[in-house]
Amino acid sequence: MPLNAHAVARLRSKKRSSSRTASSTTASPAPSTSSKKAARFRDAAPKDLRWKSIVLPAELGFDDDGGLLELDEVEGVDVVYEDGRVAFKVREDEDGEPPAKKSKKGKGKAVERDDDDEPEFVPVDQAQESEGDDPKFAEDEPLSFPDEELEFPEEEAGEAVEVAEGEGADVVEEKKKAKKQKKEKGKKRSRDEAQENGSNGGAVEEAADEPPFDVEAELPAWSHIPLANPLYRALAELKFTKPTEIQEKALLVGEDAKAQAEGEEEQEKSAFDTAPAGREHDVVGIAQTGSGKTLAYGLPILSHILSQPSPSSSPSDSDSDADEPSLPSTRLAALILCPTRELALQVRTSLSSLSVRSLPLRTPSPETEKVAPEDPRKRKQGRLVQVVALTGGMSVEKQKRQLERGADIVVATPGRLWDLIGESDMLVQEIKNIKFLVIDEADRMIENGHFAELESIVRLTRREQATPDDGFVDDFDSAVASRTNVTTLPCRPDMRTFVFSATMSKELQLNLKRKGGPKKFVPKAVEGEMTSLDDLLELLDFRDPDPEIIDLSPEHGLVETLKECKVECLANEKDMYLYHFLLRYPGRTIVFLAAIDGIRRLHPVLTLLKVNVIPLHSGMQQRQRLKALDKFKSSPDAVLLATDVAARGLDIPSVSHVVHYQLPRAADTYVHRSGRTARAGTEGLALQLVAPEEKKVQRMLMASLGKDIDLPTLPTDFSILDQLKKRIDLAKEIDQAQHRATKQAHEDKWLREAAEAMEIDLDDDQDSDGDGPQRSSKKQRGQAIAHARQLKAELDNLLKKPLMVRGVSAKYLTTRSKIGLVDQLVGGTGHSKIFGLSTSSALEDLAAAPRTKKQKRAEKTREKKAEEAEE
Ligand SMILES: Nc1ncnc2c1ncn2[C@@H]1O[C@H](COP(=O)(O)OP(=O)(O)OP(=O)(O)O)[C@@H](O)[C@H]1O
Repeated sequence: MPLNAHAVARLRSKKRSSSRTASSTTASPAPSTSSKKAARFRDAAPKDLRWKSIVLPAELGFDDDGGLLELDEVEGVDVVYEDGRVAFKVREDEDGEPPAKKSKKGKGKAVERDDDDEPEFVPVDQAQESEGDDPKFAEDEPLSFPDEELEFPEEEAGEAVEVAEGEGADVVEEKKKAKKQKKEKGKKRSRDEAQENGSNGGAVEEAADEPPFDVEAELPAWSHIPLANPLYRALAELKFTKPTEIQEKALLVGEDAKAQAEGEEEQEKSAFDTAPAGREHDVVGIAQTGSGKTLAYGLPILSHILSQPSPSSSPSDSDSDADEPSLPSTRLAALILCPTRELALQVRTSLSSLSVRSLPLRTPSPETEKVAPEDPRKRKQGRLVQVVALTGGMSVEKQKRQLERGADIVVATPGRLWDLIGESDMLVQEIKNIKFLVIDEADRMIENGHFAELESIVRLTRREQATPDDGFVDDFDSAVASRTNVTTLPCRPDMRTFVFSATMSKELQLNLKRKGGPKKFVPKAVEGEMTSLDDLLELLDFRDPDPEIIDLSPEHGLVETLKECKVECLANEKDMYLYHFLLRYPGRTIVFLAAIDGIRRLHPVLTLLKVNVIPLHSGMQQRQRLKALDKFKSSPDAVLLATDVAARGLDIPSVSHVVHYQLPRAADTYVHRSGRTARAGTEGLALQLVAPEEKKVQRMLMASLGKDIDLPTLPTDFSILDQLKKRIDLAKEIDQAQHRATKQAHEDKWLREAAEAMEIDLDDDQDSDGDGPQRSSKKQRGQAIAHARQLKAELDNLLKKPLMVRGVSAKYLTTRSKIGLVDQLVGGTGHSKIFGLSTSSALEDLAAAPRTKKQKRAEKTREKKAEEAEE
């Protein structure tokens, strides 16, 4: 009879308790004398155990609509039946402390959890993970998405380093090192050394002592855009010499009217003086992917914050108008909502970096020489804007701490933010008092009713709720009944709302424009979740009677610098054509697949073929996901195999190609996926692999983008396909053989443990005619492993041989003079992996590819339009 997972858990538990029972004949208490040498156990209440959530695999039918809501697991705990009750015994370390908490001893602080201790994302299939389908990254590898608060490394920084221990962010690491060095050297010595090296000898260098940045002289293209002066410095440092179109338009919203109203009056400006960026207009911004939308909303926010007094010297509302309703004194200026964790962390990093770079550089010293420009230690002391990311998959405790320390900007995914709101009245107060609300990737935020929390969060920012006379009864208070005192506080009347995306239907924009004027929230006949962007725009309480709609979306939704092409092939040939493309055109590439399964199948095969391939999907732990992105960013020829979790917003530099291994069903997904390349004015290529059964989808996709279906075909060198197929078939065979061998080993281990627990003898031979359970014989297992090894050696041999296009011979280099092999070899223009091909790029080959008459006509029309647009 097959044993299910519960049975195994019971059996394992039984096995452990039996071993303990055996040893409990000694004097010590039963659980503390296990066979493990120094292990001790202590009693723990169930609520104190370190439960971890498990993501329920969708394929098991545990969806949002029913079935199990949550499943938690706990590790390192023995469950024993003792004195008539169930007791939980937690294993302790030699010094009596639970192992996972050992490293977190703080100075008189409560012991706190680490990010790694709280993996909210558990791989869907642990067995597959262990078989190498998903990436393995060193645990202590730092992430390029530091989630620490920014601080200067003076007195107060010490505590921050304590708190951040073990988090692995670059900034934190550097801070720790600096702190250690400081202690070792001693204050006096370090000052002397610094003086010797020409630094300021430890004196605090203040940003305020610096003259204002001369924007007219150094950044003329930005000078007409009113920003807090320090921000120009940051923009200059980033070499953003001019604003992008969406930035210019969004930042100048209402400026004409303002200039008129202000008349001729001149304003005196100090280093931190600023004019508010734009009149208090709400903005709906639609602009192509990679066009700089993050700063289009980020700059006004940072500018506003930098023009306010520092939070420490912030006056209470004592001098506010007595007639005004009293608002709580809060610091949070902006709330930015994003659909994915990676995007939220990226926005946080981008705004933090700008904040740090707005401070002038310190006099160079040996201590700061190797420090990154985004490190506050490199800068003179001044106002640092604190940007906190609140996303799932990261430590809640740490996020709470960061909020307590004070955040100027919160960048959040709705789920985690809503969880935290439920625990903190203070956070509700802060959100009610924000000056900016941003909905990034707005159309995605409301898709599929996934973001019910968004609706609730947005409601917190609405002004006074309508009375029953308006026919609207707000039941929101009852949803958060525990803090009625907070929900009845007024919201800020001058809040600005920014709604941004690269894709937003014209219809919706028209609706918005038509409606104009202040809107009332009219509940639907049937109360339910938001189903469209229309609903979101209805729900948003624009303070501006005429929100500014900036629509810069290109005609077909895609960036002009993107070149699209296709390869038509059978579904089972896609691996071969993909491999051909990756070999032929090295360069940072993202391959989008429709499902995690596809990635799990393709990843080991491409790895065996020695392609530098990195998977990214929602079945991976959050930390793995971030590390995968880091790894991808740092290798110029890496291939990211991703689901649509990477389709939106991710800004990875120099992605040369996007491959749609399977076409998406929705046009906006196609636009966003393709938009991971050709960013910020650079060129890029998007390739569709189209199987016959996908032609209908392709037609619909292209039609909804208003495009010609007849995309040019990327040329393929058919003569090497056979050689590629041989390699792929072999890689697949190896993968299957390895899979079988590992599976067998897993099953044997499982069977052995189950049998031990049941005290049953196992037959070691399949041929045995005994009644007991059987496991594969050692000989069989050995054979399976040897077979896999032999295939692997065969493949390695094949991979060592160069691929040859037809007619090329390694012996007779000049046989096909047409190919120009000798010239390629002599001139170094030959392809490194395919003999007989040059190193031309995919874009060059596409440009040279033959066109049908229809394609030529279409291209001419496009070029003409582009010229007209330029004029
Ligand atoms: N003024 C500028 N000059 C040059 N580069 C810029 C400028 N503003 C932003 N960038 C860079 O352009 C890239 C794309 O910016 P961003 O990620 O904000 O685009 P986006 O419009 O939000 O794209 P998506 O729609 O894909 O999310 C980033 O690398 C950013 O640093």
